[in-house]
Amino acid sequence: MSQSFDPRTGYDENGVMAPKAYDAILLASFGGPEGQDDVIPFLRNVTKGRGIPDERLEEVATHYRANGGISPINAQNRALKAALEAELAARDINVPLYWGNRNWAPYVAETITEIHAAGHRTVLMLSTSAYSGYSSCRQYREDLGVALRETGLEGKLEVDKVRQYFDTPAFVNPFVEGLRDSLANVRAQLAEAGNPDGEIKIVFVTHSIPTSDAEAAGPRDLVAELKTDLYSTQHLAVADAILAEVPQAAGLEHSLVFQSRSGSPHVPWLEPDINDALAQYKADGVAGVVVVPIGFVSDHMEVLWDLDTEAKDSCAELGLAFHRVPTPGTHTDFVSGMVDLLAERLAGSDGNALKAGRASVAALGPWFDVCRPNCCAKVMRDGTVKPTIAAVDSEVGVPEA
Ligand SMILES: CC1=C(CCC(=O)O)c2cc3nc(cc4[nH]c(cc5[nH]c(cc1n2)c(C)c5CCC(=O)O)c(CCC(=O)O)c4C)C(CCC(=O)O)=C3C
Ligand SMILES: [Fe+2]
Repeated sequence: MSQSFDPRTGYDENGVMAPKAYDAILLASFGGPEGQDDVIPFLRNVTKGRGIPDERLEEVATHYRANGGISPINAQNRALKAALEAELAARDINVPLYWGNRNWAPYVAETITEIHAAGHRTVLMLSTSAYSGYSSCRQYREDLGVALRETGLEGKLEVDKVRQYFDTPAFVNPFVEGLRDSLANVRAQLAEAGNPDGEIKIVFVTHSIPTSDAEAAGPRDLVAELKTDLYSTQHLAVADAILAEVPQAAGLEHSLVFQSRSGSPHVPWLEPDINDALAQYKADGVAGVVVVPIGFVSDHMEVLWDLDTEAKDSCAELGLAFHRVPTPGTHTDFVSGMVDLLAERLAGSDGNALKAGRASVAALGPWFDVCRPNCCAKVMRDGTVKPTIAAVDSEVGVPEA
């Protein structure tokens, strides 16, 4: 790790940022509705300016309606916040943790107002999203850029963020454990059905995104060297890192597929869709699948509906055995690894990071603390570019690298 931090910007040529004495931590997430009356306003927030057809919104509303209008994501974030606070306290890291969302209360703008009012001036953000990409990374940076502008806190409150963490053992380990358990589960289902040697396929799945967003993901110079887009490449790296730790998976086929496509049917998104892929596997002679939802950090609505309801139903209709691996949630490895991620950026009394880990289990990592110019950029439909944080091009007066 290079330690030649530019005294003007605070980071080095690899986008590694010098530890700082942050006085607050912000857990940033997506947010979700808490009752039937919230469902439509929430969906309007999510899709503002994005050209998602009304029929799609009505369809997605039924997923929430079936669960009392409540998304599980807020309760999951409250649990994650409590677990992170306990781990910070156990390590004597006395930095308060706040929570703010993109699409539902507590909104990021409210939370940063509260942080500033409490006297804090330097904030380190951790989001509930592990990969690069517009929806996964840049949009969280924009949420802060826009909120700082809206609240008049630009220049008064400094917000940095920890690196994307798809490649960390913290994120990968819970899936390793889950894959072992799910393989045993599907093997037992097949034995029960009188087909003990039936073929099992390991299906890694993530959120589909527009192919244009996938192609725009990541720093330009790095992307130019890849075989496929960076979003897919990072997911493939995670799949490999998981498989490397699961000897029971040796000899089994695996794939990367996509879920939860929305948008206009004329706009290309990453494929294949999981349900189409499952039908193909059946035709190929597969007897059962283990679904590994590596795109997500918790078992929220996209997991409970699109996988545990729809994909599971597809399997039932096709006659495929099915089991889904849990997401990291509040797994102890995930929680302590997220605190490692914060700690590598928090300066102790000696000015050094509390724990200079920068752990990574993939050749692609560790990821940048500070994003390169135009990383994951998306020009809005009205032609504007939103303000961001934690990027080379979000800092006035810093020349492009
Ligand atoms: C990459 C990615 C993640 C992973 C990264 C991360 O975790 O942030 C993610 C997470 C989530 N997506 C979620 C929900 C929704 N996403 C939508 C729409 C969209 N997602 C997109 C991408 C992603 N989404 C995209 C490109 C769109 C099209 C519109 C747009 O460009 O914005 C819509 C609109 C209706 C629809 O079309 O489905 C909904 C309701 C929830 C909450 C679940 C709950 O409530 O429990 C979560 C965690
Ligand atoms: Fe989404």
